[in-house]
Amino acid sequence: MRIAVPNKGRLHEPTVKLLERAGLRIENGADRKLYAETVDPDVTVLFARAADIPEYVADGAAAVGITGLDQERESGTDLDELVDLEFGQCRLVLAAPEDGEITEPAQLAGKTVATEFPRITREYFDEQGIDTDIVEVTGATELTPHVEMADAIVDITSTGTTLAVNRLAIIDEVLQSSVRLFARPETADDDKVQQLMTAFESVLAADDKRYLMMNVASEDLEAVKDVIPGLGGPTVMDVAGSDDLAVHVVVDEREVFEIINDLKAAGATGILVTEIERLVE
Ligand SMILES: Nc1ncnc2c1ncn2[C@@H]1O[C@H](COP(=O)(O)OP(=O)(O)OP(=O)(O)O)[C@@H](O)[C@H]1O
Ligand SMILES: O=P(O)(O)OC[C@H]1O[C@H](OP(=O)(O)OP(=O)(O)O)[C@H](O)[C@@H]1O
Ligand SMILES: [Mg+2]
Repeated sequence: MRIAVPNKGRLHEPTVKLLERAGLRIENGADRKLYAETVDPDVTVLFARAADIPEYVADGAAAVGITGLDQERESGTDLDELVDLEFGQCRLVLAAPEDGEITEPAQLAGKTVATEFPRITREYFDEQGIDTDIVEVTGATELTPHVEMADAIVDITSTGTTLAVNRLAIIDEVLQSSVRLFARPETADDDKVQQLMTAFESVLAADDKRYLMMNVASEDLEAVKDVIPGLGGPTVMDVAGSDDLAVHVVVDEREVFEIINDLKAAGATGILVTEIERLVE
């Protein structure tokens, strides 16, 4: 199976890291290489531009692809979205100069909007029956309203810094995006694709969980169990050469702070908190 992965840009690193955590470490991957093997002999990686990945998948050059929802929508391919990989979160927004008169989409009838996403922008205005000229640019979109190239833009924002620096205000949200795993509808049910989905889901499930290990005297066990809201209850084991018990449990990351205090009060000692690589439920 071939997986299409962003070759550069902000999505490259987190995608490679995710593959690694999912058990698919890339081998023999050098800078500017287009193909790489993974530790699984059945899985190879094809490096492509984030914007081209939907097309690689639609064409069958890759069985699955990892890229932003914005790119899949813009490509016009109709791929199946298998897993939201929960990074690369951003919004495509319609924005216009802060101090200008444009404050709602309808005012853009007969005006010009610049964007790197002409298809999404066209659909957005068509749906609302607003007749707008769309100018395609390939970067620095935020500049165009200040050089009379456009009256507004449709562009990506996450922190909002770029819009603020360029004195642009959001008028409307066009799309919420994040990175997803995409496949052609015909291959979405293949065994290998399903295995990949399970692997990614197990990584995501582990992200907000922590593994707690502690020692507990047997007379304190019930009190300790009372404060543990864990996944499927704690695992309790004998500790060799001691009367203590070892208690292991998986808990939500946001509960860790409070639970540790409660566990100490209940008599737990030697409490260890570790991250979890993957969690297959
Ligand atoms: N500021 C941002 N915050 C979060 N995600 C973003 C942001 N900018 C872009 N993205 C996501 O990353 C994807 C790719 O953006 P990136 O800037 O890495 O690629 P690019 O600009 O197309 O790269 P290049 O032109 O170098 O090939 C976008 O389609 C979007 O899904
Ligand atoms: O809301 P913010 O956090 O400021 O992010 C928004 C900016 O991020 C992206 O650009 P990027 O940094 O990827 O540069 P690029 O134009 O070279 O792709 C996007 O095109 C915006 O310009
Ligand atoms: Mg970019």
